[in-house]
Amino acid sequence: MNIVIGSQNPTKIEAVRTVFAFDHVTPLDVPSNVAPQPMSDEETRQGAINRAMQCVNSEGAHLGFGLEGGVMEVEGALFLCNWGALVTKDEKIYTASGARVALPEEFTKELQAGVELGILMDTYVKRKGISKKEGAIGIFTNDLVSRQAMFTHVTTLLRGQWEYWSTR
Ligand SMILES: O=P(O)(O)OP(=O)(O)OP(=O)(O)OC[C@H]1O[C@@H](n2cnc3c(O)ncnc32)[C@H](O)[C@@H]1O
Repeated sequence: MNIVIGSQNPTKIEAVRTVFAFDHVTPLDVPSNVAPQPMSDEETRQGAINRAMQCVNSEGAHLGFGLEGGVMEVEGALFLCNWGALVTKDEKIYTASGARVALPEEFTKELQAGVELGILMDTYVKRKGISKKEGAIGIFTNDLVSRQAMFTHVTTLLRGQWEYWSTR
């Protein structure tokens, strides 16, 4: 089976490769067609769907995947959120979200002004490319849950739903 994942981010590609270890997984750089920094569950989920839809419509694809990072608000506090989408050739859409953790209060103003979380994280830990490594979730869980592990869980949730509903 040919699976296309709409990202060049290694944490996302490796998550899909882990869950579909016996399939052919190809990365494809596609736009999310939402804001660079999604600010709600709805927008983040839509970004994942947009990416997966473009992937499944690429040549030779059997399944398309989109994994999207964003932030969302609960009672005034901003949380990291992540959504995934699996889209089939006949355009059935499955979605699932990942674990969420609170972001530091000091991020709120800049995120609301449109600064991307990736930039804030790199400044916060004084290191480049956090979003391609352990991610914000890795930093704020003291390295107990990495971004790749979180996306692996999301991809597992997608695979499980697709397997369940496609046999019914
Ligand atoms: O290459 P793509 O697939 O676009 O991956 P990305 O990590 O750059 O982009 P996302 O769409 O997943 O996330 C939107 C923004 O939020 C940032 N972001 C999301 N989750 C993050 C995390 O866990 N750690 C650091 N930055 C994160 C990310 O760097 C982007 O600036």
